Amino acid sequence: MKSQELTYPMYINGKQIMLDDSFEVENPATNEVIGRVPNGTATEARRAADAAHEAFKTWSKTSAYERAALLESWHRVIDERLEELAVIMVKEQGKPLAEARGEMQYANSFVKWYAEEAKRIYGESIPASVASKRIMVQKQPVGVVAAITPWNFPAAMITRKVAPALAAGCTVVIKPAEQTPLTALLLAECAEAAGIPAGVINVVTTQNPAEVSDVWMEDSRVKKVTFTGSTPIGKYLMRKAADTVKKVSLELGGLAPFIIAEDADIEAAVKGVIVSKFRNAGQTCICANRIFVHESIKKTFLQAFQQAVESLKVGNGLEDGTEIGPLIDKAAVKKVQAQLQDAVSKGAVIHGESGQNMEKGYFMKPVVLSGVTDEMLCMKEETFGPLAPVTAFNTDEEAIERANDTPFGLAAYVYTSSLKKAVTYSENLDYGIVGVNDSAPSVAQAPFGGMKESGLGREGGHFGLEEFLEVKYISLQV
Ligand SMILES: NC(=O)c1ccc[n+]([C@@H]2O[C@H](COP(=O)([O-])OP(=O)(O)OC[C@H]3O[C@@H](n4cnc5c(N)ncnc54)[C@H](O)[C@@H]3O)[C@@H](O)[C@H]2O)c1
Ligand SMILES: O=CCCC(=O)O
Repeated sequence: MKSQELTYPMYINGKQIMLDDSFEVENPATNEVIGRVPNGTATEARRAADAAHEAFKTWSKTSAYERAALLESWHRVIDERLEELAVIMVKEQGKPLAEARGEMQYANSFVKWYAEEAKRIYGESIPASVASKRIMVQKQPVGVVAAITPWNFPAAMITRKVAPALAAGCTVVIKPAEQTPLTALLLAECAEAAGIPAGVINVVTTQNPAEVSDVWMEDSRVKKVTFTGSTPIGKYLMRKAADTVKKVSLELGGLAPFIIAEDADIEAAVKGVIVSKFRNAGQTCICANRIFVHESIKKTFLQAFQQAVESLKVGNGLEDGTEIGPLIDKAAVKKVQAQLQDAVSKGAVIHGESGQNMEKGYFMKPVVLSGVTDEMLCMKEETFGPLAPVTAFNTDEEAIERANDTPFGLAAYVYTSSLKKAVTYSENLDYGIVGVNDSAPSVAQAPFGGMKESGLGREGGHFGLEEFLEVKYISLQV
């Protein structure tokens, strides 16, 4: 079904670019086409890289104070247009409006934080071995950055990369996910309105991601790739980046364990797991994927958890009271259904109503499963949907071993009232992020990222800025 079909231009070198070839952006809640964007090719990818390379010559020479002021201004414009950005995000991505507003605030917090941090890119002075020498260490921007982002957080995954890149003095070429290009284009419009010069931020929309990214990966002027998305594509980009030895940051998939120890506050654990599991309908890289609950409290926990899940309202993100929106597309629904069928065929039990589709859109009702074993698909591969598998454990050692038995290592959670258990779990879980009695750890000032096949590097905080800086050692003979 088509309605209000507008074409939104892509943004290269401060210019709005339209192409004859374009593709549709669909609302996953209604299946309506909400707009079209140009289907960029290798030609636009090259134009964008040319523009970013040219702009780098001047942007990298601006003072940290100038860059900070422009980032502050971008922050102000985004803040003024926050509601518009949140609504477009709901329409193309599906998350409930309250969550979209929350994502916009979260996204903008990176712009603010890095506006401030731009002024704190300090070097070092190191005592030399002889009196006639001085050793100085300076930080310099790496150069042009390629940023490739996913659909699940259409704004935050962009600002978490672009704000530190700009603060460091880098310029960027961005390829947003094909499902959610509109939020990205609106962010670029805000950057232009904020006075960020032409060529510093460029956005190429495309339905052929490899065609665009291959151009950037092969371009030796592009010095860094920063990617958020699935582990297989991350590995592909890492291999591609090797030929020109680019710096690489990867924020990849997760399989988060959510461990509820025998001494946990069950009410707090239920609240925590609801927030963690069902944020963005379960389509968050740090979503609880595997819920481990101590055998002694399993029955009480399951009862309270099921009751809380049943009260969650599924619907269009623009409707009042919606807590769970649609999944992004049909393939996402199929993946969750396949995991559900696999688990049930291997003996798992569904609690409450199972996850049927609605008439229109890619909806799934949240499902709780018990009697889950580690051999089931939902315990081995990222679900990215509202399926909550619960399994029991008997000792902390067992929970840690099973939680770590995966190639992923992004986020893990543990609920306990014992300080000793909190320390044991947080020190022994092989994860980049551990939430102890906390199911919402993401903030702009903290290092976000994964161990093992969940990624390389960190985003957020001063760690996130270092990813865009080269270290230069100057040895001065006086
Ligand atoms: N670790 C994190 O911070 C984090 C954050 C958000 C999402 N994720 C992960 O992202 C995944 C979901 O996102 P997705 O389905 O959009 O992932 P995806 O890997 O399919 O797509 C991510 C981006 O890569 C692009 N892409 C796809 N194929 C490509 C190719 N051959 N060459 C270059 N680019 C290509 C897509 O167009 C999109 O822009 C999940 O695994 C999730 O865990 C991780
Ligand atoms: O999906 C991954 C990003 C979510 C977050 O930043 O909390």
